[in-house]
Amino acid sequence: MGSGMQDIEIAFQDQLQKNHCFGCGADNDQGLKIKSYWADDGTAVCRFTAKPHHCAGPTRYLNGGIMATLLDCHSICSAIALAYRTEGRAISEGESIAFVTGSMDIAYKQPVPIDSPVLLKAELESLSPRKTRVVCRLFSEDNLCAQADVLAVRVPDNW
Ligand SMILES: CCCCCCCC/C=C\CCCCCCCC(=O)SCCNC(=O)CCNC(=O)[C@H](O)C(C)(C)COP(=O)(O)OP(=O)(O)OC[C@H]1O[C@@H](n2cnc3c(N)ncnc32)[C@H](O)[C@@H]1OP(=O)(O)O
Repeated sequence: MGSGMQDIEIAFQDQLQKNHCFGCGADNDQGLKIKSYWADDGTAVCRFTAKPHHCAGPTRYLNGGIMATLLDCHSICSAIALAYRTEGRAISEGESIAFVTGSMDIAYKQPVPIDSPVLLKAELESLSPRKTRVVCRLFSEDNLCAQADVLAVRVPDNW
């Protein structure tokens, strides 16, 4: 990516309003504050660096619940971003679009070293106006460590 001003992208979460979610809310000061972006290949990506207190039993590994939150929140925010894009709108332009997690299956394949950044990569498939399937992979240093299959369900914005 170039370095000109026009190339600076704003994260999905920084375009969503009044989101207090622990994982993805820009409005939660104690949250993880993940940041998600479109990649050139049509997937959505998020990079996250854990804090020491996000550890599992052994302090060298990332906690599985934190991993689930990362997979969940990146997937749902990406489903919201896709819905705006499909409707030809910028995120938060016009009536607000909200999705929540209907279901999520996770395979934990390898432990995640806590002191390396992780990369999340989401592939999206719109199944119907209300349902989006997301396959989200979590990598640490190019190793696939976890994979989630998420059903994102559209809800009214007063959910
Ligand atoms: C967030 C919105 C608030 C607005 C805020 C403003 C802006 C903020 C911006 C951005 C927010 C980003 C926030 C990210 C959050 C991160 C992710 C979370 O942690 S979310 C919390 C955990 N999830 C729940 O607590 C869901 C609890 N469940 C429910 O509320 C309902 O069960 C819900 C909405 C999922 C579905 O209920 P129904 O009654 O509305 O709709 P039915 O007709 O049952 O389902 C619709 C379709 O989805 C399928 N479906 C629903 N649940 C399913 C499931 N578990 N498995 C498979 N299919 C399911 C159904 O079969 C149906 O499919 P067919 O249309 O018939 O083809």
